[in-house]
Amino acid sequence: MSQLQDKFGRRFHYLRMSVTDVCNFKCTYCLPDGYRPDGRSKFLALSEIENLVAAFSEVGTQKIRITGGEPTLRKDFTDIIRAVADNDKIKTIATTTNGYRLEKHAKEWYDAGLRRINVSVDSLDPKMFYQITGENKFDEVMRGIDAALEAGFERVKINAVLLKGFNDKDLPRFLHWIKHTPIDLRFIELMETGLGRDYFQAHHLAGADIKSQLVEQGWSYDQPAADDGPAQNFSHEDHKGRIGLIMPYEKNFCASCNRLRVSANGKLHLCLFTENGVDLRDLLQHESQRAELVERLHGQLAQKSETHFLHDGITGVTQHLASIGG
Ligand SMILES: Nc1nc2c(ncn2[C@@H]2O[C@H](COP(=O)(O)OP(=O)(O)OP(=O)(O)O)[C@@H](O)[C@H]2O)c(=O)[nH]1
Ligand SMILES: C[S@@+](CC[C@H](N)C(=O)[O-])C[C@H]1O[C@@H](n2cnc3c(N)ncnc32)[C@H](O)[C@@H]1O
Ligand code: SF4
Ligand code: SF4
Repeated sequence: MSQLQDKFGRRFHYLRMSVTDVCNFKCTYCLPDGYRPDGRSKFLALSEIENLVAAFSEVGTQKIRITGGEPTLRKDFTDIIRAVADNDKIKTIATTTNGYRLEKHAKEWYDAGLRRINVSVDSLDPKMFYQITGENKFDEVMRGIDAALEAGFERVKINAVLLKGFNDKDLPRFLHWIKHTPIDLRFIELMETGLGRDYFQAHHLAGADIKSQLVEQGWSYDQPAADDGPAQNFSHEDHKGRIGLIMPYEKNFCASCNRLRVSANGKLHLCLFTENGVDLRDLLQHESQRAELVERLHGQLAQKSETHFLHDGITGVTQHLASIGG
């Protein structure tokens, strides 16, 4: 079967697969009151994940990012990595994590086949880290990042959501860190979710401000590789690390969209901000359903919109990004 493509000519070879909604952190921009179980959710089982990965690999998916909630809270997280790694059409296996289990498990996950890891660190000031995440785990997370660098991951990226009134004074500290540390540090603009307009308006900070500061300080823009995500990347000869800016409110942000999402309960989301997920779970029960599943994926792609509607305040079904994996 051919590669998944939409009517705007975009190809989708990257799947963000959420494996749980549960999280142990309480990031103010995501789950300020912590995770609230709804009593109904049953997250995809390993066999369903295997069937999902097999179908996506038949329609051109080469990269899978395991996400959540906090994906590493799944007791079978290492088995999930192994199941994805067993499919040899998948060239890159990545995860995005809050990093709290990284120190103990980095090597085990690497050995299971994980090759790229993105860790969320919203501030390098332990007190501010606590204020933003609701967890006093800064030192643990930083030790986890060291363990990931030692374990030999191809890429270690750090995500920090830009938050006016919280981490907006942290740029010099972050720059100092990546002078000698070979990581990709990405600043993500806060996106409005079901948390509401007030929080967004109080804390949204445009990445463009950081971009001009970087350019003034001699950072240069790196041309993106064909399969790069939406971050604009910058490098500097005096720094081992790079900086990426994810600015979803910028014009043309969605032109390079190359990713699809499946939620932890098996719903396909054509965009981070779609109104509805499309259930795939009925077709994840047996290998023999693969052709039908592939057909459903192709049928859905025809309906993907050109861009999100965040500028109009339309945030879709996504109450918070933990419910779909960011
Ligand atoms: N609006 C929008 N935001 C995105 C998209 N992809 C990533 N982001 C934002 O960037 C955050 C970090 O993404 P990561 O999970 O680190 O993955 P990534 O940016 O795809 O990383 P790479 O695969 O390393 O390029 C997500 O949680 C979102 O907040 C996208 O397609 N649309
Ligand atoms: C939803 S989390 C899931 C993975 C993991 N728990 C973590 O925090 O890395 C994925 C990413 O989404 C980002 N994120 C969550 N809510 C966001 C929002 N409203 N705007 C921008 N990024 C957000 C987080 O900072 C994190 O880097
Ligand atoms: S951003 Fe990640 S770590 Fe923070 S509350 Fe959301 S899911 Fe949890
Ligand atoms: S907002 Fe939607 S369309 Fe735009 S890049 Fe993200 S997932 Fe793709």
